[in-house]
Amino acid sequence: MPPEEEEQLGAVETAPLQQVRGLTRVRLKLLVLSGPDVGRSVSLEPGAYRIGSAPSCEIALSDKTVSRQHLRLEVREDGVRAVDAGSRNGSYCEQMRFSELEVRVGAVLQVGTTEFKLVPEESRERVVPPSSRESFGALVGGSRPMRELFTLLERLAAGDSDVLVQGETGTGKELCAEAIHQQSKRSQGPFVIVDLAGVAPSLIESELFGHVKGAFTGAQGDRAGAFERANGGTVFLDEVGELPLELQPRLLRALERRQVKRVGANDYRTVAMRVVAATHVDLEGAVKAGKFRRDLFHRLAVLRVTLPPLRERPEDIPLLVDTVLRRMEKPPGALSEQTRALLAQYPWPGNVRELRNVVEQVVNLGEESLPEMTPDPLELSAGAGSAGLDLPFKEAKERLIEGFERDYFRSLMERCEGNVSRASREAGIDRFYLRKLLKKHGLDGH
Ligand SMILES: Nc1ncnc2c1ncn2[C@@H]1O[C@H](COP(=O)(O)OP(=O)(O)OP(=O)(O)O)[C@@H](O)[C@H]1O
Repeated sequence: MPPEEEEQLGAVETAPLQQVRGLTRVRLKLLVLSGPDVGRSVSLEPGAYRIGSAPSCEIALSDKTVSRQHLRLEVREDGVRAVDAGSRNGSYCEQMRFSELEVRVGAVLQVGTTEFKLVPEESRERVVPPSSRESFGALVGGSRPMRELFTLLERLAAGDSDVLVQGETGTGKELCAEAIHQQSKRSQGPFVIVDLAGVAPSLIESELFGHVKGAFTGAQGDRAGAFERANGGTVFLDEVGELPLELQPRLLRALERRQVKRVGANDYRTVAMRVVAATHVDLEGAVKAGKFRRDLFHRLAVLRVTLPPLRERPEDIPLLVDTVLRRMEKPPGALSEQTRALLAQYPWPGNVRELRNVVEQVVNLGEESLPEMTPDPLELSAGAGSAGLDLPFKEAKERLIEGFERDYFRSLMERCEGNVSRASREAGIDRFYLRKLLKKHGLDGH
């Protein structure tokens, strides 16, 4: 795929930020992620920039919820400082209000309803408009990262390029591959799954490429491999990082030339299939460790999408719980509010699969079967402060604050009987911000 197309799809990851954290003479740009100016990008030479709705500001925004002089950015060669300029409704970084802040590259700042990010000037990162849909095939999610992902998936399903799907275990990589297939022009063709972690290494070659009779002991007849069986459709290579090094050139050839040779055969056969590969390991790391070929990685990673872990989008939990219940043909009332609240605050290391399993278990066996869900260590609310003392200071502090926020807003919303306007008055915080925090903690009642 030509690089321009890659960029349009927006599915390409940018260089790891750590490389630029030092910020030595890295030119930055400001990228507007949401609000009326979404998509706008401004280069930041060293100097001072006023951000606000007044036309005289160096970075004037059309957002009416932004104060005339809202925020000042001081851009130096070696860093950026953001100073709130006495705005009406505050400046936020990752949902924390600040008055002065040394900004980390990649951090998202918010003024009014406008969010923006500082990225290296040469970054190819694009703003992906969130899809208006809350699902893509069987994948559901209403959070911003999921709706951005749906936009990418809608675009790339329509094309025919191979795709690499990354994500922790249980984040829905297989569902994603299946949905890409179903929404592509190959949907009438076969969808063939090969789980490379589940096949004995000695059998992987024959599983992928097939074999002829007598090619090895036990090869009693000719057999087509997964690529041939997927002809006209899509092949899903799960855990592609498990592919033995010696077979990697053969996969590369299959991807580049669409040709496969059965084990024991002399001739290549041409196949017309799309490959969607998935991995839960960091393939770039595997390349560095010499376990995965660089050329194969680059070929696979032309288009990649990353499924975010559930702990980064807890606002999706209520919707996912309802989806699991619906798929089980159970009404939403099959779970008590108390159980739902517990589910909403757990960090789900096994992601959506674990959530689904727990919901199924509770529905089938009753709420007393709910496993002990040792909450997020963050749950150490203010009073229980001794846990977390062994963590690095920043992390311990963040955890404590998260736990406190959750307790605070839960009790606030109970007191205000779910009325956001009242809660916002009582807490003395902006409604927009309150809604965001309620969503973050799964307390928004959806
Ligand atoms: N966004 C989602 N919406 C609805 N269900 C989901 C979603 N993500 C995952 N699931 C559920 O979680 C289960 C696991 O998903 P899937 O098998 O696609 O994950 P995976 O990332 O491929 O996991 P692994 O890496 O362990 O193979 C699926 O059966 C599905 O029910």
